[in-house]
Amino acid sequence: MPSLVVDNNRRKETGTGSVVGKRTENNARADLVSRLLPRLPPWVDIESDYDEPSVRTSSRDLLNKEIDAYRGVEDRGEMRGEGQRAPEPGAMSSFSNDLGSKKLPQAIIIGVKKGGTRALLEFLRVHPDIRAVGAEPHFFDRNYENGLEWYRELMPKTLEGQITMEKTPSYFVTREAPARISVMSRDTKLIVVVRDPITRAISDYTQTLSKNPDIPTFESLTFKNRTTGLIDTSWSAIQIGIYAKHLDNWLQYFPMDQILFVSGERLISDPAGELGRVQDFLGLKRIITDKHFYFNQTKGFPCLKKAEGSSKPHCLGKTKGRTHPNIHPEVVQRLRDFYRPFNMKFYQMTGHNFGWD
Ligand SMILES: Nc1ncnc2c1ncn2[C@@H]1O[C@H](COP(=O)(O)OS(=O)(=O)O)[C@@H](OP(=O)(O)O)[C@H]1O
Repeated sequence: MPSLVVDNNRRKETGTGSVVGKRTENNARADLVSRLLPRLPPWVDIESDYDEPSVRTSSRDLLNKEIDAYRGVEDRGEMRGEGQRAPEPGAMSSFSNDLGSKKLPQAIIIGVKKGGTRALLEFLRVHPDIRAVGAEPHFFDRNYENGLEWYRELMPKTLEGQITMEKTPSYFVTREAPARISVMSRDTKLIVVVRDPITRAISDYTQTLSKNPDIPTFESLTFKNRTTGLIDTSWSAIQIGIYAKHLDNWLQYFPMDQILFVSGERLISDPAGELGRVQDFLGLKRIITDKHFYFNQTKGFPCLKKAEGSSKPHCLGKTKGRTHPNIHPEVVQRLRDFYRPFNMKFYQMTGHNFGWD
């Protein structure tokens, strides 16, 4: 494994001007930056700013309010949680929503942030043998103290033979998550959607930028020292992409054959192919095929011809597929060099060349 040198005592910005007001302004900016763009030592849980709603409360009522409030705004089309649809009298599909029981998930999409996790979950929900919770429960990182019963309550009801799923992309970089999931069940199937770590970092940055337009440039956050080209590995956008290191932690608790790696790039170029692998991994009949997808030219992504529980075409919302800022090719090259040894190690560990180098 390549060594990872992390300088946690990052040099503080010191203003040269003697004007107090300027220093205060600089300090305020530094505060804002550190709040929005956490620089963390390795293995500290990264509380990232996700597009998707997440569960942050121990109160069931509050939780429902939060999800409902969210559903009302941003990602209405992406969130088709159980109980959300108005019952259609006589329709077996809505009738069956009331049957069955809530079970702990047998399969979890554990990462990675900005890898394509929402697309994968929404595509999988088309399968009649998969039921998934729409919001990110964040149980194994933020809400663990609420207990397994709380977690189970969040799940949709399933019938015999159906698989319960959830997705929370921050699990992959949460040190405690593998042990906690293995305590729930050592048989849990784990799915990781991985994407070129450089594009992933830019996507992550783009998301933060869309909410906070005043943050520094990607370039200035990437380097500790632009002249020497030293990368700031304590910036979460960089750190999340060191997949080999995070995977090592999971392998202390789960065998490799219980983890499936989905290519975020192929999920876009060949969604049916990747979905075929996922259905095999979950032991399900290959029901989701290329017949379910069409390429939407305007969106620039594959979309569903018919979403789960609907007869209408469905693309993910506008928070997916944002335009990325142009990053100077020299910076991208430096990042290529930085990630190469970690990527190689990751290819070796997974037995799969993802073609990022
Ligand atoms: N079919 C389809 N439609 C839209 N977007 C798609 C699709 N497949 C993959 N992607 C890529 O998913 C990226 C967002 O990843 P996540 O859903 O994992 O993001 S998050 O961590 O939940 O915020 C998102 O990243 P950005 O393009 O940077 O926005 C997309 O590139």
